[in-house]
Amino acid sequence: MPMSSRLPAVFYSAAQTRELDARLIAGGIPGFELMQRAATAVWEAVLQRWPGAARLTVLCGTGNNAGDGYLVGVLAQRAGWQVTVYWLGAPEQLRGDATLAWQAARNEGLVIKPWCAEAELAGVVVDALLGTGLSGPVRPQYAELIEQLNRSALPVVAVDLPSGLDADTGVPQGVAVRAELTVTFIALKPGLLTAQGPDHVGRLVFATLARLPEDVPPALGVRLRLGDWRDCLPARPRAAHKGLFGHVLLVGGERGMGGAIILAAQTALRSGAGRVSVVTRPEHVAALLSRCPEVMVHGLDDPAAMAPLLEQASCLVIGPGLGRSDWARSLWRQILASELPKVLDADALNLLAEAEVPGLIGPCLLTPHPAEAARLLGLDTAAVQADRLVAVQRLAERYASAVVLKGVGSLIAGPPGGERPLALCSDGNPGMAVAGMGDVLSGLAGALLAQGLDVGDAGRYAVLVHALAGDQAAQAGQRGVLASDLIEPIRQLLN
Ligand SMILES: NC(=O)C1=CN([C@@H]2O[C@H](COP(=O)(O)OP(=O)(O)OC[C@H]3O[C@@H](n4cnc5c(N)ncnc54)[C@H](O)[C@@H]3O)[C@@H](O)[C@H]2O)[C@@H](O)CC1
Ligand SMILES: [K+]
Repeated sequence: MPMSSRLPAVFYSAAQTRELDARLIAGGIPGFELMQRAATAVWEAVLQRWPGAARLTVLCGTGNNAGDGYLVGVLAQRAGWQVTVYWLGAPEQLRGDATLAWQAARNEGLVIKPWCAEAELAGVVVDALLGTGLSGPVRPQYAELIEQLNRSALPVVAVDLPSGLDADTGVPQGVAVRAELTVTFIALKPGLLTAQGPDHVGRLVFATLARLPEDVPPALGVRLRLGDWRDCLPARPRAAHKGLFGHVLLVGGERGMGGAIILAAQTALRSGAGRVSVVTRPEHVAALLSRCPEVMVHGLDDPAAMAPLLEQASCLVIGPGLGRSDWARSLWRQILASELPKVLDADALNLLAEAEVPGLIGPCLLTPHPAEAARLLGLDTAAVQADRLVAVQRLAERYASAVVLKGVGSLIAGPPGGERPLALCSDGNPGMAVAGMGDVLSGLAGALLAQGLDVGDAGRYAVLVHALAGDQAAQAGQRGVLASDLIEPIRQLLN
């Protein structure tokens, strides 16, 4: 059985993971055996990452996470490493398998001491304080130790998850360990991949521990993977003509914001749309044409002149550089009255948040970042980030649309009524936190709509391709990546 493998395609909540655990045990694998496998996976990961460290400090709490920690200590000591275990709470609080693990550590002659503020942390630190059993804010003594550990700059391997991190939301419950490496077991938990999770997790290793039973509870969602999207775009027959690949009309680019619509239009062209039209301010026509002469560009100061263009399009994108002027509002109202599939981004979302009736016509894809999502939900940004999984699903319900909630671990939900599970994108990198990235995403999503994907698939596939293109663009370094650097990798990925 492989002890560790690539990240799985689905993720489960902490409660579901406990259920999976219980089913494995009911299915005949003793809990202590699982604990030993967990410890072995952590130890192998430590050896691979820090082969010559020779010194290990293990920090144990009072649950089964601590049990894993004690057994890692045993393996390290057997390998000749100098091991010290510090515990919080009291070993008497241990139960069941964790007690067995503690006894195994004592029998092995490990140095096991209660933690105090003067305790010396050294070598590689194993964080086995809190796992999926965390409930409520981290208690003061734990918080003190976690803060000492984070200040120490020692290399930390987190057992199952960084202590203090909420496995479901990716939000620290007061404080959370910042690990260099996390070895997680049995199931992938969404909090490892979204919100603040990735900043605490470091490199993520997954260890299956055992083959899951057939009748597992349904996963909370899926992780987006490129291999699942092969052939989702129509083949291009030899006798193809541009009419087969749709006509996307992009609307935006208020005065002073022409770059956004240029980026979106250029990406739509490079993403395979048959035809691309743009409605923007006349000031931007020359710049747009000089950058991409393939675009049919309409410089309109009079929004009413857009009506005949809507007749010719097969899908719409509104938002890049749109602004909120009367010009923008008038264009926005016309787009929202159209039944064509559409992408709403940036100020198109802010206008939607201000609108009294949220009713949308036709299939819609909304692509908010957390602040836009907060406006749409009437919350503040912190409330959205406190539970991104809930926020994206509420938005999808509220607007009866497919929704991309941007930010690390982008989430895609909806449209409601479809069978598609919640999706999470674990690719991408902080180099993408620059202006223009959203415009590229909306242009890409628009081109996918033009080629026949529905709003749900367009959202999912666009987010994945955008993230992978961002990773390619960041190969030369995350600082200084331009949104336009993604366009060529997007083209490669789509082909
Ligand atoms: N057989 C099993 O159940 C397996 C469990 N595994 C490990 O067990 C972990 C889950 O174990 P548990 O359910 O015992 O839970 P944990 O070990 O995560 O934590 C529970 C303990 O932490 C304390 N605690 C809870 N919230 C706290 C807070 N806010 N501040 C301070 N202390 C708090 C509780 O009083 C309890 O003693 C997993 O994360 C994984 O590491 C693995 O060994 C695989 C097998
Ligand atoms: K932990």
